[in-house]
Amino acid sequence: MSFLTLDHVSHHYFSKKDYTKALDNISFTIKEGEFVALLGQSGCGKSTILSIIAGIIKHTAGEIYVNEQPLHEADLDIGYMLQQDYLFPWKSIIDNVLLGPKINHDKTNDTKENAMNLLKQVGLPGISEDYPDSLSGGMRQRVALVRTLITNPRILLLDEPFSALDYQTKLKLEDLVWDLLRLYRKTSILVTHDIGEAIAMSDRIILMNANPGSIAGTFEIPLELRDEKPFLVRRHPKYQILFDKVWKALNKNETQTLQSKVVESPNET
Ligand SMILES: Nc1ncnc2c1ncn2[C@@H]1O[C@H](COP(=O)(O)OP(=O)(O)OP(=O)(O)O)[C@@H](O)[C@H]1O
Repeated sequence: MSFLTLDHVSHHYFSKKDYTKALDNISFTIKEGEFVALLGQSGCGKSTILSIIAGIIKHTAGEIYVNEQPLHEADLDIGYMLQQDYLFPWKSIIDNVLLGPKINHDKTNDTKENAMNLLKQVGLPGISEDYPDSLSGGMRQRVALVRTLITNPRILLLDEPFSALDYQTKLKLEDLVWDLLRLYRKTSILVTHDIGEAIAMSDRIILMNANPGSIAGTFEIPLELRDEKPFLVRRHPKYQILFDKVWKALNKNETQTLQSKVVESPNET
């Protein structure tokens, strides 16, 4: 059964003079516990989809359902992890992590214990009283992951969470995040430009076209790849085959987008 459904969702951004059609007729479903990657070129509307699901912006057409209930009635707990960690520099690590539960008025005694356990699970024991400035980028993103998981969200929205990190740290964090999300069986949507990351981490890739953002196709990740950690997936023979297929599809879409732009704007020089 589907957990999250986007049903013919479109979105326009309006300004005083103009508007941008960011999403056109987006429909897809996600099952509970599934890990889906949204992949596409810059500006195809990936982040707009996450902002709509998170309720940060209201889509201009279509419907979103959670367990067949409209999103606005569903009271869905959402975890959001971004490229930047947005840790407060004046708060200790533990206070940063416990901010969400505090805002939710969660006064249960085991919340701090959970936070300490999660910090241990992400390889950061003993830093709870430190401040964000003393941590590396990878350590800060691990704290951000703990801060996202501590509120036990039903769905995790990951908007390019590794793109600001160096390559080695990114690969290590991909494995760590994949492990934790599997352990806690979290439904997750990862936004990325990185074909390798999408194949290595997700169960399914939704490929997007730009101008306006629309769905170009879907790639199911073979079971043998889904059961491997992301780092090992990259060494699997099927990885390269799938990479080539997605690469071809992406380039085909980009060519089509460019062609349609030329057709739509005959007077442009
Ligand atoms: N606040 C806004 N006001 C006007 N237009 C916007 C706004 N946010 C995004 N857009 C436009 O909507 C389209 C989709 O943007 P969006 O950021 O969702 O794409 P994206 O695929 O996430 O891009 P990127 O990978 O570069 O982050 C783009 O044309 C963008 O310029």
